[in-house]
Amino acid sequence: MLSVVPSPVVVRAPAKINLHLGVGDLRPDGYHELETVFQAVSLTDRVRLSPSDTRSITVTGPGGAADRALASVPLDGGNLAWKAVDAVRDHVGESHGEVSVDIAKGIPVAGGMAGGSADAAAVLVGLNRLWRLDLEREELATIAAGLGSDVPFSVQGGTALGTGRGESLTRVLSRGAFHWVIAVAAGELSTPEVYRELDTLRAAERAEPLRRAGAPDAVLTALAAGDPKRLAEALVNDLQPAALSMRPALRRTLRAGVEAGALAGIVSGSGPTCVFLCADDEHAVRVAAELSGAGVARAVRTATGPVAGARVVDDEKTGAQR
Ligand SMILES: C[C@@](CO)(OP(=O)(O)O)[C@H](O)COP(=O)(O)OP(=O)(O)OC[C@H]1O[C@@H](n2ccc(N)nc2=O)[C@H](O)[C@@H]1O
Ligand SMILES: Nc1ncnc2c1ncn2[C@@H]1O[C@H](COP(=O)(O)OP(=O)(O)O)[C@@H](O)[C@H]1O
Repeated sequence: MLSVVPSPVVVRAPAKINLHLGVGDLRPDGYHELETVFQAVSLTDRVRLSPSDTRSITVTGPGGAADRALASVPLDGGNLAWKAVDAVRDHVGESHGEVSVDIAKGIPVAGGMAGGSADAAAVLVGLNRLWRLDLEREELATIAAGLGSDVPFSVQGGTALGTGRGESLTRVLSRGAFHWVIAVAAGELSTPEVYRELDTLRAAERAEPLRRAGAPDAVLTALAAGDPKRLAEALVNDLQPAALSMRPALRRTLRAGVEAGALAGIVSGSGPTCVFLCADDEHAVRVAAELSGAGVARAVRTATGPVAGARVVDDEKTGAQR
């Protein structure tokens, strides 16, 4: 029998939108207790893992070298994909050699859509295939939670309720497809800074009370019914006032999306990406065109959700040699 030379594995991993993001109090471990409903959407990163003598990471994206956010992504141990390789190796307790990780970004960097988490999830799923580890879903979820609060959802995809710091997931019934317009902002917002800003705003709350999201029942009902109008009314993000406080220009983006005819607009997670729910595909294309013309975003895209989590899409095209 001839030996098998492992060929590269390619994984696609999705961005997420928080349809409901209820933020509780700051916990002693520095995280906030969350009640959130995640939806994975069809904006994806593509991660290629190739066996190699040394570890390397490359990151490319539609904006090319001129994209400052892309240029800010670390290419060493600071990259979540690099940490994910280490985490898998620690978990299995043996070296399977090194890998080159080539990331093609479709998800805005530091945009509140879990792009780094998507890449980490892609590495977990991809190494499971490349190194023939046969790790169970639960094992992948445990490794994922150690890498970041959003990583388990990036592995799982679909629609899910996230509790704890966001890592504890329960699948949610969702009917049909929802259509989104995504306004990618220039610049980034740091997730820990946005959480800190929310704590600051809440500490001064007596002056101007902040609404709290409460239970996600309205979002869950709208999802089960597959009803975009009801979902639009139910969208809520406790981090939005903090993101708007740090980036007041996002108010204009949100207004422009609604003026362009979207059912509703919301800041995605910690921002600064803003997302707009539309009635159907055609409506989303119209809203996207109008929003592009309004000049309030660096780029405007359309996406649908829910979609699958991180999945191997191609490990055969390059031809495994037998
Ligand atoms: C806000 C959310 C909403 O889904 O996503 P993004 O908008 O960043 O994509 C998440 O809570 C981000 O999750 P993730 O980006 O994985 O965060 P982590 O690496 O686990 O944590 C980064 C930092 O964010 C803060 N953090 C994160 C999660 C949480 N439940 N409470 C927090 O206070 C903490 O300061 C923590 O040190
Ligand atoms: N693979 C990666 N892709 C994107 N950002 C990464 C990655 N690894 C580390 N980072 C860093 O993580 C930070 C958050 O990025 P990202 O996950 O895209 O945003 P968010 O947490 O808002 O969803 C960025 O400042 C970025 O430099």
